Amino acid sequence: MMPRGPGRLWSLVTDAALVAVLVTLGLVGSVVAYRSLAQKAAAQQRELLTAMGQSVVGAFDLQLVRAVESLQVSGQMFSAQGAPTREQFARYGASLIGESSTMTLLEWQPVVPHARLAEFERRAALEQPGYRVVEPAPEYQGDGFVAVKPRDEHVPVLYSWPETGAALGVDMAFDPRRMRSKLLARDAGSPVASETFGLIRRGQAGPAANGFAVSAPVYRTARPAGVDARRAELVGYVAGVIEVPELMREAALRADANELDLFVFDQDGQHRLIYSSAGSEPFQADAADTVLSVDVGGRPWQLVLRPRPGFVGAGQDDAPLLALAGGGLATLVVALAVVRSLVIRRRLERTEAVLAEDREHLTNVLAGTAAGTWDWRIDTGQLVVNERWAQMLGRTLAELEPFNVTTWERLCHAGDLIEANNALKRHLKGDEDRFTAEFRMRHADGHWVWVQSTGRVFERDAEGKPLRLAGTHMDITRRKADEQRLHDDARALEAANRQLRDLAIHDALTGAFNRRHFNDVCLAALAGAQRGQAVALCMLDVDFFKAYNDQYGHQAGDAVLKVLALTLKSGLKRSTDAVFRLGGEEFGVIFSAGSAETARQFVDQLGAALHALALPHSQSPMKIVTASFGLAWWAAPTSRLTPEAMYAAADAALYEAKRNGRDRTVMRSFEAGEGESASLAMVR
Ligand SMILES: Nc1nc2c(ncn2[C@@H]2O[C@H](COP(=O)(O)OP(=O)(O)OP(=O)(O)O)[C@@H](O)[C@H]2O)c(=O)[nH]1
Repeated sequence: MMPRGPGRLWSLVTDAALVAVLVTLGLVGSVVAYRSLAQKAAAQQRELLTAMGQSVVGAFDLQLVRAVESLQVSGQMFSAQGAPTREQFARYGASLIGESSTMTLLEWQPVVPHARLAEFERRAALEQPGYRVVEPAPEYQGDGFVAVKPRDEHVPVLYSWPETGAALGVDMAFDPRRMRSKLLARDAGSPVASETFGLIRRGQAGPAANGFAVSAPVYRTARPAGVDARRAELVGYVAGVIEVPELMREAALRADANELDLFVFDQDGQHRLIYSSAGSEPFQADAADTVLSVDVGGRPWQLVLRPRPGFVGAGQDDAPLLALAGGGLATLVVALAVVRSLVIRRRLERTEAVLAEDREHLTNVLAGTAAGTWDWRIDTGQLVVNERWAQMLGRTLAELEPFNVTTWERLCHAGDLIEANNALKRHLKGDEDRFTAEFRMRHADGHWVWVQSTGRVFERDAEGKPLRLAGTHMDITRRKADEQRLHDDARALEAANRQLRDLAIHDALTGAFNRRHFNDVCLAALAGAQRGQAVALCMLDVDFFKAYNDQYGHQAGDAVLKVLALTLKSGLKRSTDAVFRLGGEEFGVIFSAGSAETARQFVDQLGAALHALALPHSQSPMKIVTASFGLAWWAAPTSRLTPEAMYAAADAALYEAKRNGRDRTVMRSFEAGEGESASLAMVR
């Protein structure tokens, strides 16, 4: 049964809770999967970016290391051999720059005390006419040099390879930033890179290229030990000039090929952007950035790689989203399936409840009607009945086991089985909407129980062939008995009525029709006669009957009358002929006769039959009982002929027969219409 009231509400709440838990679990699972995959994807992307970053760094790091190493070797070589000459430096520079495309210039920058500056300029001018030690003017924009300011030491560029565009004569000591890396290199005894700045290129106007110099110290002796010795022994610097865009060219190409933007910062002192592959856009830190640190000739640089929208690793971001969407969708599908199954379950529960109510209702109805039930599977012959079915026959279901359709046939009256089967066939064929039959079934104590069986097919196969039918059995024995009694009573009543009717039209003594019925029969005879048939009425009266009664007694007289009536009846020829007792000892016979002669012969036969009886009558001159006959015959009676007229005509003829001596027949014949065509004819 479907829960009602609070129970139903509770059931709805638990169902809703189940769906909510499923949805929550599904969504939480999806989010967890999303986060896990997203983290994994982010880690993979970081790994990928790091690997790419290393590839990008590798694009310049090796060259840079080579350049620094070359400068280191250069510094050591000049320390061992002494300061280079112009030719030496040109040769050396040509081979070094040729090997390394990282450095755009290689310079020899001797340290010149101020006191020897003039001497230095004079000597240099011998080699390089017009050589002067200068420094950029304050308003320097690629050109504009002024005489060098007096300071303790000058570090002018003496030689350069190549010389074109080189900052020959420029005293690097003018700029403390430039000098910082040189002094560090001097003290360390190894090359040190400067920070980046606008490169000074003499003879080249326009914006200065962004670059830096790696300076390697050159001492008077090879490898002086300790800072003081290095400071005392220092004679100058071999400096390699490196342009940042040139250094980053290959790295930027690699970054670009991988859809990455590259930013380079110099981290020494202030965090300064020295290169950007993204043009002049101001740099804003981003969560997707991958940061790598690189040592550039002793300076800490920082490379920032930022994935662009088309980054090769970006596609991996789809997996978490797909997991989230797939998980959400799966949760939705599962939730819908659960809701659907819950809805179906509810519908089933409702249907079951309705069925249970129907079943209860049906059980009550059946209990009220005391009907037996049956359910017959036609294909298997299996018949299922209820206990009441068996009780009706004074039996139990257990007694009837094994039970099937032959059990019914065995218990059914053989005389009713055929009609019951015929009714069944009519229903199965579809001729009748339901099966109804009444038959007798054998009760356990031997008597017959009348059963009314009603049912109908309720299951058919795909072709409409009946598979199962079910119905009820009602005990109608009492009704049948009532019907039989009614039937018997009706028959008795009918018989009584018939008797009454007979009595009403028959004479009680002789059994002949009485005078009352005479008119009806006459009219019927006339109705037939008017279709062209002739009609005859014969009246007869026992002769000397008073005397007979007197002689033999009234009862004997009655007996004569009975015998006479029988004799007359047995003489009749047709079913329409009839004998009447018209009064006392007077009788009438209506009969058909095609001709007057036939009519006369018929009456003669009646008279002869009476004679043949030879009933003794001592008081009659004939000594036997005789009668006088008056016969009237109409060849073609018209509608004007009435029973009274017929009676009168026959009576008149009888009168004549009496008058003429009795024991005879007088005949009147009417050949056409009612007009008498033949006068009295004495027959005997
Ligand atoms: N036994 C008996 N006699 C009857 C019955 N009905 C009438 N009769 C008698 O029939 C007699 C008729 O007598 P009548 O009319 O004088 O005629 P009849 O003696 O036969 O003389 P005719 O007819 O002239 O030959 C009467 O004595 C009646 O009593 C009856 O039902 N039974």
